[in-house]
This record gives sequence, structure tokens and C-alpha cells, in this order.
Amino acid sequence: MTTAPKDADRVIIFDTTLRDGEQSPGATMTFEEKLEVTDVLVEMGVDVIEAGFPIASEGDFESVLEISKRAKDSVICGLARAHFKDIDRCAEAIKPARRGRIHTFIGTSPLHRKYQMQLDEEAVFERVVASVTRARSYTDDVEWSAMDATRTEPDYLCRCVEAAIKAGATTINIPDTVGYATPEEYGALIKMLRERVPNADKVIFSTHCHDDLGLAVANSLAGVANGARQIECTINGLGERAGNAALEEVVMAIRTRKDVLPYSTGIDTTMLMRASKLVSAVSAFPVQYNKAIVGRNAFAHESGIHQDGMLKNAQTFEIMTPESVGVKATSLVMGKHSGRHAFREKLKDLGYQLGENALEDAFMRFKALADRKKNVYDEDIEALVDDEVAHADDRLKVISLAVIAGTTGPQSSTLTMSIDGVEKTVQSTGNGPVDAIFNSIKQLVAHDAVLELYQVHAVTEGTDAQAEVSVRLTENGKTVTGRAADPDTLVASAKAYVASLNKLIIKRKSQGAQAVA
Ligand SMILES: CC(=O)SCCNC(=O)CCNC(=O)[C@H](O)C(C)(C)COP(=O)(O)OP(=O)(O)OC[C@H]1O[C@@H](n2cnc3c(N)ncnc32)[C@H](O)[C@@H]1OP(=O)(O)O
Ligand SMILES: CC(C)C(=O)C(=O)O
Repeated sequence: MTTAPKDADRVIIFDTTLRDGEQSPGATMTFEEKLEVTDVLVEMGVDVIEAGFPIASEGDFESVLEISKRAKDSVICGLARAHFKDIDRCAEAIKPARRGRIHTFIGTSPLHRKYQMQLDEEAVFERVVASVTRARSYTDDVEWSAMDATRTEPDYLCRCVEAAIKAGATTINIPDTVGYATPEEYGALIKMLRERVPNADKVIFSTHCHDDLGLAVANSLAGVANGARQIECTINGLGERAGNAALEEVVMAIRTRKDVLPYSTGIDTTMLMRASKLVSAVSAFPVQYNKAIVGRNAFAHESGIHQDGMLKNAQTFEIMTPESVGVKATSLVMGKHSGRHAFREKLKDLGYQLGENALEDAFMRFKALADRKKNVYDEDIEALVDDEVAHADDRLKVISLAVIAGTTGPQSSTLTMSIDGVEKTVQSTGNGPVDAIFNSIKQLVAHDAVLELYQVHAVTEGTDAQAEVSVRLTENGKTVTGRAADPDTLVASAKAYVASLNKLIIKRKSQGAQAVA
């Protein structure tokens, strides 16, 4: 039996996350985790799942066995060296599978023959024939791989492939084991094999490309363009060293560039993000932020020109929809590169409708904040706009503040405030920087209000988060609370105190008393 698709342009997706992916140092998965990944792979429509290397350990055997019992909609494959004991163990593990495959391999390159196998050409050749024949005695779905094929002499590779086909292999895999090939070379290799090897048209040629030079996906696609119809790949590109071709990338390249890659796969691409998150979680391998398709930034835009384009038409800066890979929506991330269009849109989303002047003021403050702060969250923008709106008519304003703090006191503050439009500066000391600031305010704005509460909390996470400070003052039985937010806790403290004084002025006015200042 082969898994030859009826449609000549259909590419078989062979996922080896559980075998080659698990070979990434540190990516070992538990039995239960492997079953969880299997369920997602099956649901996603993966054609062949390489579930493990049964001879490697009792645990690997058990998981291939269980996956074979469980995953009836995909071909379940186990790996085996060119040893009868490996092949026999593999056959036992895949036995319960509705469609089971034995994948046997041997190193064919001069380096692998001489150093790894310590066998000459003829001995390796004989092992090819013997191993495929043995595997065929168990199943009619046998894959043979020429490990390090891309560094193997072409004539010798042709001989081995021909022998493997003759012995009954139904899939011929041409691994770029060390990620050495370029796309042109790799495509030409597949083409050469298909043209030269007798009966090449009776089998499926497969790619298995490693990413040592970052060419795994390009090489896999070059293989397909030259007649390969199976791609071996892993979720998130997990795998030995720099990893394998990433499943999500080959699948989305084929889907997105139908014009130059006129092929198809059976993958439900809306499950790609889910699969990526699961594999990342169980393997404890984080996905790089800018990873194609499934990286956190793959559908995020921060720069103003891109955000403007996205708001006008998403196709300006996105070649696929986030929904097509299972991401809820594009995100316009607010940061120092954002422009007014995106800022206005963000405010609208957050429920603010500011006039043009207020919007411009808020935008300026946002830019200043973004220059100082790595991540600007919605809460930061809310705090900033609330502050702007709440304090637009204030009579007292903090203009600038410099504080000297540290172990060698006394701490001091130099504060400039605008009081009814007139700027005044004082310097004060205190028992700590906050006390020094509050003393400066008291010098500039004489009052008898008592400080009842001083509270600080972070608006968002991180050491560069904005601090939100609350200050409660009581005067003649009247209590007011002022709040302010700023990435500098001391500036937020000064502003919060001044905010409560502004409220006190309003309270006094409404009660017919004199203004503070
Ligand atoms: C390119 C790839 O990804 S290939 C797959 C790589 N994956 C793994 O190796 C993970 C699982 N491996 C294991 O658990 C172990 O290596 C085992 C169980 C397979 C073998 O363990 P050990 O018997 O202790 O051998 P060890 O790993 O030290 O050495 C590998 C042996 O396999 C031989 N070998 C390597 N590839 C093949 C092959 N395709 N066919 C036959 N023999 C092979 C080597 O020559 C070496 O043999 P030697 O002991 O006669 O020198
Ligand atoms: C076993 C083979 C397919 C392999 O993993 C490789 O050559 O990289």
C-alpha cells in the first residue's frame, strides 16, 4: 500500500514532531503529552505521523504503540535503523495501526559510510536491500531514507534508491540531514533521481530538510517543485540542531502562493496556531516572536505607516488573514512607531472620543511615554488620557521635577509648578524623596490639608510600567483624592498630590472660601 494521493498535485504532510522534533535537546515529551499532540495532528489533517523510534526506549515503544491504537485517520510511522531488531520492534509497535508504516534508514554519504557505519559501499548497499525487504515482510507501506543524501555521490545514491524501490519501498526520502543543500541543488537532486532511477514514478519522493542554514522550507518547496510529493516537517520547526522544515510554513507557503506553488495539502490551517502553542508548551520550547505564521508578532503591526495601511485595507501589509492560521485578529500594537491614525482608532476602541486638540495633546503624551516605555498597554493609554482629560483645567500644574535620592540623605527635590499660569521653582529636603517633593509642593502652595493616604501601584507589568499614585488629603473635614500616572513613580507622586490640591481648590470655591494659592 502506498499513500499516493489521487491528485498529482497533492502534497503528503509527514509530521515528525514526535520523532525528529523530540530529538531537539531538552524537548522530550511525556507519554500523555505525545498523545495530546497526536490528537491535534490528526484533527489538523496530517497525513503521516512519525510517532517515534521504537527501539530507542521502552517509553518510545509504548508511545508508538498507543498512538497506533488511537490515531486511525493518519498513517502511523515508526523509525528503524538498518537492523532487523529495530525493524522487528518497529513492526510490533505499529501493528495496531489501521495504516502503519516502517521507516528505515541508513547513512549513504562517504562520511557516514566511513565514520558512522564503518561499512564500505557494498556493505551499505546490501543493508539497504536487506532492511527494506525485512520491513516489507511486515507492511506494504515502507519508507526508505538515505541519511545524508545531499552529500552522497549521485551515482551511488541512484543505485541505492533503485535497490530500495526494487526491494519494496513505497516512499523514498531524500534527507538533507545536515542542512547543507541550497534550494537549486536540492531541487536538482530530486529531479535527477526521478529522471534516472528506474521505476521512480512508482514511488513517492519525500523531502526531509534541516534548517542549519535557514533553508529547510525553501529546500522542501524546491523538492516539491521538482516532483517530491511528501514533505517531512515539524510543528514550530522543532528538530535536531536548528530544526526541521516548519510544518506551518510549508503549508502556508503552498496555500498562499498557489500561483507559483500549484499544490495542495490536506491541512486545516486554522489549527496551526493551536498546534504551535501546544507543541511549544509540551516541549518547553518558546516560539520566537517574529517566527513566520505562528510567532506572536506574525500578525502584529506597530509602525504608524503599516497601521495606517492596515486600517485602510489589511492586504496592504498582510499576505494571509490571521483567521486562516487560527489567530483571532490582527493586532495594532501601540508603541513609539505608531501614528495618529492608529492612536485615534485605539482611543475609539477604548471608548474615548476626543476633540482634535485633546487628541493631539494625548498623542504627544503617548509618544513621550512610548519613548520611555518598552510596551505601551491599553491601560497605559487609558491612564494617560484620563489624566489629560481630568487635569485639562487645573490651576496648579507640575512643570518639572528633579529629585536626589539614595543612601546619603537628606533627599531633596527641585520642583517647578505653574500656579495660575505663573511658573515658580523651589528646592526642599525631606525624610525620603517623596517627603521632599511634598515639602516642595507645600512651600509653593501653602495649605493645612493633612495627608491621609499615599498609595502606589503599577498600571501594567515590568519595571518600566507606569506607576499610578493616589493621594488623599483632608482639610476641615473635607476629603479629596487625587490620582496620577507616570512611568516615574516620583513624578506620579507629585502630580497626584497636586491633583488632590486642585480638587481642594474646587471644593473650597464651591463652599465660598478662598483659593489655596
Ligand atoms: C538523522 C537522524 O535523525 S537519525 C535518528 C537519530 N535518533 C536517535 O538516535 C534517537 C534514538 N537513538 C537511541 O536511542 C540510540 O542511539 C539507539 C537505541 C538507536 C542505539 O543506541 P546504541 O546501541 O547504544 O548505539 P549508539 O547510539 O551509541 O550508536 C549508534 C549505533 O547505531 C549505528 N547506526 C546509526 N545509524 C544506523 C543505521 N541507519 N542503520 C544501522 N546502524 C546505524 C551506528 O553505527 C552505531 O553503531 P555501533 O554501535 O556499531 O558503532
Ligand atoms: C532518519 C532521517 C530521515 C533523518 O532524520 C535525517 O536524515 O535527518
